[in-house]
Amino acid sequence: GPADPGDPAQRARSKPGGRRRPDQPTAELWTELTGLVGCSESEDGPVGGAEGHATEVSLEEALVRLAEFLSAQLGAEESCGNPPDVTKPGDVPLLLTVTGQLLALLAWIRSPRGRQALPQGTQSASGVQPSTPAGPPSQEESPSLSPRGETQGQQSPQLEEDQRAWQRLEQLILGQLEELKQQLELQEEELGRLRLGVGATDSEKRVQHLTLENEALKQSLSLTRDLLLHWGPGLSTRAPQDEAEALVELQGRLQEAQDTTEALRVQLQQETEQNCRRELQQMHGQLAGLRARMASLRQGCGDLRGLVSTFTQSCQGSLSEAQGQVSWALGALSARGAGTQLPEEQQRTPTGCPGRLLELKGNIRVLCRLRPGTPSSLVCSEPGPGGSVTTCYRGRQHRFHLDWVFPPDASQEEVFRELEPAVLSCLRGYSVCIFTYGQTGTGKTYSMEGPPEDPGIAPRALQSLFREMGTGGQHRVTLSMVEIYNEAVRDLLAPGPPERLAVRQGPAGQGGIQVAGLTYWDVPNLETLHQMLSLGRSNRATAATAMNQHSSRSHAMVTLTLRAAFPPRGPGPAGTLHLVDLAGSERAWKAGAAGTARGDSDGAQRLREARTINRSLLALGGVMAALRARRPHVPFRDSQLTRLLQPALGPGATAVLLLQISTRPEDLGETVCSLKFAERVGQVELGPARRRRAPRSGTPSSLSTDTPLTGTPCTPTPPPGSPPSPGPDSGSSSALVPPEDLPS
Ligand SMILES: Nc1ncnc2c1ncn2[C@@H]1O[C@H](COP(=O)(O)OP(=O)(O)OP(=O)(O)O)[C@@H](O)[C@H]1O
Repeated sequence: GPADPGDPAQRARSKPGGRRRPDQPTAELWTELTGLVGCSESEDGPVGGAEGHATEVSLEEALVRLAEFLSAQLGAEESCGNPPDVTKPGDVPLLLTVTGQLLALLAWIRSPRGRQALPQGTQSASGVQPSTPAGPPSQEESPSLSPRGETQGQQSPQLEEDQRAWQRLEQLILGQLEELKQQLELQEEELGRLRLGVGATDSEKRVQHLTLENEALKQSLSLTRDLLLHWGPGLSTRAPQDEAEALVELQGRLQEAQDTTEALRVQLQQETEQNCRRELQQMHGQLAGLRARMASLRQGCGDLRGLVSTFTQSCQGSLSEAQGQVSWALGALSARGAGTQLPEEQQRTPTGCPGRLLELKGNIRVLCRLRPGTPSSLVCSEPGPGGSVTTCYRGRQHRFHLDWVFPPDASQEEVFRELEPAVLSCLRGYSVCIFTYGQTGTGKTYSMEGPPEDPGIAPRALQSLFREMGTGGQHRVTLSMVEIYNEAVRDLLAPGPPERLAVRQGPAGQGGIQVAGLTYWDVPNLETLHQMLSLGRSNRATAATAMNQHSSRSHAMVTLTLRAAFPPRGPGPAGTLHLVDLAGSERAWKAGAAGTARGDSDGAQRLREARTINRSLLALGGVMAALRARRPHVPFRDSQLTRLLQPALGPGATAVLLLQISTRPEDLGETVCSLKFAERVGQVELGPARRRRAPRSGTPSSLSTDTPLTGTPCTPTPPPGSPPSPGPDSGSSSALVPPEDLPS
């Protein structure tokens, strides 16, 4: 602070009655000052009673305290590292100027003139007179105060002079107040600039600093205002009310500035938080995207691995097959050259005659059978090979071309005759899949199973196979049977009630699908085979629907594995025959609408079944579309049906789709849907058909790579005529296609 040796404030501090301690904090001084103002406003003299508030304070003492407070403020400012350069007039701080003027006023009050001018009561309530003044006021404008209430006529020249001095002082203080206002405005501007500035931390510091400055200015202004309000009215000839209003307005502005500062601080904090939150959200989004990408890459990697494995196996199979054919051709040529006759078994090509067609064609064949019923002009057919079905639906005609069309009056035998070559190719190591597809009630089960008096494809196929194999026991036949009901795979040949089985992807590199716990049986003869099939059929879930009293509510899959037991040159290749009776592809609303309308639980169950069936058939359509478009990824995993059909639809397999359609006008929509599906399937190519590889001797029990439905040991063959019973290994792990080196 201003360390003037003649400083009246300093003298006041050293005064015995002075209350100022050297270490007294500014806050306490402020409290004291506020108290003094309150006391001074009591015009009735001392207020008896309460300590510290009862004493009437003189103007002199009030000024001393004010000077002390302002000095302390100045000291605080200097200690903040902003010492004022008092040599430059423009740099002298306002607070210093105000303090100086107050000290001058104090000095004047203590002068004889001042004591004479002021009434006794305002100088010192305690009666202690101030010490000898240091001298006359150093500044010209030191006022001569008139006592309040003194008449104009008593000391007229002196009074006029005093009033002029007061006016000057008042002008000065008002000017300083104006400067304070300007400073506040400057601060507001700086706050505005800060709002746009960068660097939240620096801005926050600056805001804090300005808040402190504002607080000090507010205190200073409030004090000056109080003094003016208290002492001014009697001394000033100008309207004091205006000044008070100006001060109040100033205080209001200060308050506004404070509010702005606070709002700025809050805004800064909110902006920072929002930015952080936004960045966090962005990072979360990026992380989720990366995770999804990782998952898809992982899946793609798995698919690629499967494709590579399948491709390698396919190449190896084709190579070995080509080798066999070349060596056969060379042998035939050399024999012809030498004029000798080849042994009978070597006269046939290694692949056999019926298989040749399949091998060369190598894609899915689509046959269509029309259900008997009232003929309709809306569905016409051109039966026979390369036949077609023409529909007239919603005023538009559409012709569907198929590999073979069976008219409504076609017999079971006629149908099977077209399928027999494919069935028999299993004996030469081919993988063949025959599945029936169509709307419910169109005769899928009829075609696949048929009534006992007129058997369908399955019984005829088995009969044909056993007839071809003869009775010499040269082939080992293994059977498994599953159904997919509401997306659950169930073992239809398990000794107990049908169990739910888990379908898994095979180990990496091996490809294929594994069905853990599946039961399979060695079948020695046709009679046992029929027994087992009827057992499986009875286990299959059937229920009455509005459309078909004996509708199958599940997909059924019979798998027969045929392996030459004692071929002339080591173990022969294993062929596989899959016979799949798909559940009806009726529209869900048709099948379950009646039950749902009734609101009974049975109807709801039918509706759920219909939905599951439709979903799995949709997945089958997706697989076919992917195969047709030769997409690298085929969505076999979309349903249990497509998972189990994966080996039957893989490269090297032969598939025959028997489409069942109705000619009834009310079924026309479904008929068109089914025909469209069949048309698309007909364009699918699975790759050239080939025989399965014979197992290498000495290798452990392994699964055929062509039919990767895997499992473990076969159950013992049940004696003919007795119901099949599970073997010791049943239930642990078995397969649709059993291992190749099992003991018979
Ligand atoms: N070609 C046909 N000759 C004689 N009867 C037939 C023929 N096709 C179907 N039927 C009869 O139609 C009815 C329904 O046939 P089937 O049960 O085979 O239909 P589905 O398509 O298997 O039905 P779902 O999908 O509900 O199982 C049966 O009574 C069956 O005997």
